[in-house]
Amino acid sequence: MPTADDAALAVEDLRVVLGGREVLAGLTLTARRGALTAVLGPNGAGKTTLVRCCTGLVRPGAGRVSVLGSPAGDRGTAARVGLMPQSTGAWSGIRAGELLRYLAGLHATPQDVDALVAELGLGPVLRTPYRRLSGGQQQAVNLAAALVGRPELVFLDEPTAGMDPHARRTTWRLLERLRAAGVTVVLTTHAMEEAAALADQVFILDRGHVAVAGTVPELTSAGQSLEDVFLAHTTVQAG
Ligand SMILES: Nc1ncnc2c1ncn2[C@@H]1O[C@H](COP(=O)(O)OP(=O)(O)OP(=O)(O)O)[C@@H](O)[C@H]1O
Repeated sequence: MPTADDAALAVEDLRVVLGGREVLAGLTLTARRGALTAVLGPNGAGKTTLVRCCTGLVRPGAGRVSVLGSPAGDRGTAARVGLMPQSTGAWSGIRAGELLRYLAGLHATPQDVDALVAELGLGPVLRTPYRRLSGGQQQAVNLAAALVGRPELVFLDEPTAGMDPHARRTTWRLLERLRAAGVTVVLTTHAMEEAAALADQVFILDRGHVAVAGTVPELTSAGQSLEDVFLAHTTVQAG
């Protein structure tokens, strides 16, 4: 496990109750600076709730979250942190290009929007209102929106869900570029091959806590696939 010094994210004994149910049940994990950390887990295991706690959108009942050395949601740190939510209906009528230029304008040293648009293949849909984009195109815009402010740490909640294999590979290359640039990436995914291909460290959640963690070679050292490890350590969540 990383030490406090090289952790961009440190989550300790996090507990969250929503709707009378314990959704996070003593979750502890760390994400090393400059590394790509994958958070896996069955539907309802608490991945999105974890991301929402880390970005200050959900206040935990107990536990501690340190993001770039500050408490989650700290306003002084917010501009250094990016978030790609699982879905957003918030943009609705705004055109993709307008949205990205608007978001870029909120940051002191944004990424070049044209370069980001070209990298993600968004050129042809820049004038399309967000709600008219396909699911995969919306994902790509959400990803660009999370990155345009040059975050040091970015949370990506199922970034490739709904993307076709071309778009997914494009996203993987982008994530590799981010890591090469020293950006800390925390991503949730249901795609085992994605975690296996990209992750420096994997945390598999079950019922609101970490069931097992390690590097992919560590987790699969007995010759099983990452999916086998996932199935062995997790349970079907009751609805
Ligand atoms: N506001 C809320 N009120 C009540 N229950 C909630 C609320 N938000 C989330 N939950 C519940 O918390 C649990 C964890 O949800 P969460 O979205 O964190 O899971 P997840 O691991 O991201 O799942 P998925 O893989 O399906 O996206 C689920 O059972 C969900 O129904």
